[in-house]
Amino acid sequence: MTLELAAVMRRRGLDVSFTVSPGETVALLGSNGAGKSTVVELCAGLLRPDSGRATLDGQVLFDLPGTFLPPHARRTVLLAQEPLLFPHLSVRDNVAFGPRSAGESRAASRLLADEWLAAAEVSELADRRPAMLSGGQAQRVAVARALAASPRLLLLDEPMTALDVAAVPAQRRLLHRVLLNRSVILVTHDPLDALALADRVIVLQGGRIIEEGPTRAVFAHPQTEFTRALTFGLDLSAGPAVPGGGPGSAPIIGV
Ligand SMILES: Nc1ncnc2c1ncn2[C@@H]1O[C@H](COP(=O)(O)OP(=O)(O)OP(=O)(O)O)[C@@H](O)[C@H]1O
Repeated sequence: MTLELAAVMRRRGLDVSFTVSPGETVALLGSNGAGKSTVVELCAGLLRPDSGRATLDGQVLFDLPGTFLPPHARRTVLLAQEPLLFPHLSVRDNVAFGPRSAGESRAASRLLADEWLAAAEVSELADRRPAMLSGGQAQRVAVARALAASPRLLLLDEPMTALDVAAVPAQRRLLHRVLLNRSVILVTHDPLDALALADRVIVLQGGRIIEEGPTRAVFAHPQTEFTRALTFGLDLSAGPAVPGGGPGSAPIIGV
């Protein structure tokens, strides 16, 4: 799915324009307050820009002033730092919720849920309540729930931040596997996430795009102080550590 977005949101100091191609993962990088979360919330329909236009595979998400598609009609899914699972539902029913809401039968939704739980390697947790999960397990379930909803655009807002440092590599590996060939925007502070998962990076500062390009190229030849500092000491010459190579066979440390 192709996302084409141009948006101005004055009270957040944001003015951006970019595209996400079909099957492409784009990482949004930038310091605190740069506008990363604002961009994904605009895509998800949680915020309304002052002006601009966005389309997802030709369907207008917003074209202001005038058209503004509500979040539930966008088929975008936002996966935030905290998994935000429904506490009163089992893990399986949490994952089945998306397809069920989209009109699938109860049986078909549960079958789909079981498939995604297997893909996220958490099948054994299907009957638990979210309160009985570790942070890493809950994030895996949240990934399964997000994908079971068959989003046209997946929005990940710092999906590793709340995790114990020991759980991060496994989560990164899971995301690497399930994000392949999807259209994704990934907000991250971690250059390793960008290298492992993103085909392209967009660097934001003060609500503007200050640098963008293929992840490896941008990191190898940073044009801004922010990116130079972010990638300082990163070993870009090492071979790929993600089986089969990452997007563009990005060499990764510690994946
Ligand atoms: N709820 C809010 N109400 C008003 N202004 C906000 C709100 N959230 C963020 N802002 C402002 O909007 C701008 C962009 O913030 P945003 O949260 O998008 O940045 P970010 O790059 O995601 O930052 P971080 O890395 O700290 O999460 C900042 O100036 C911030 O102060």
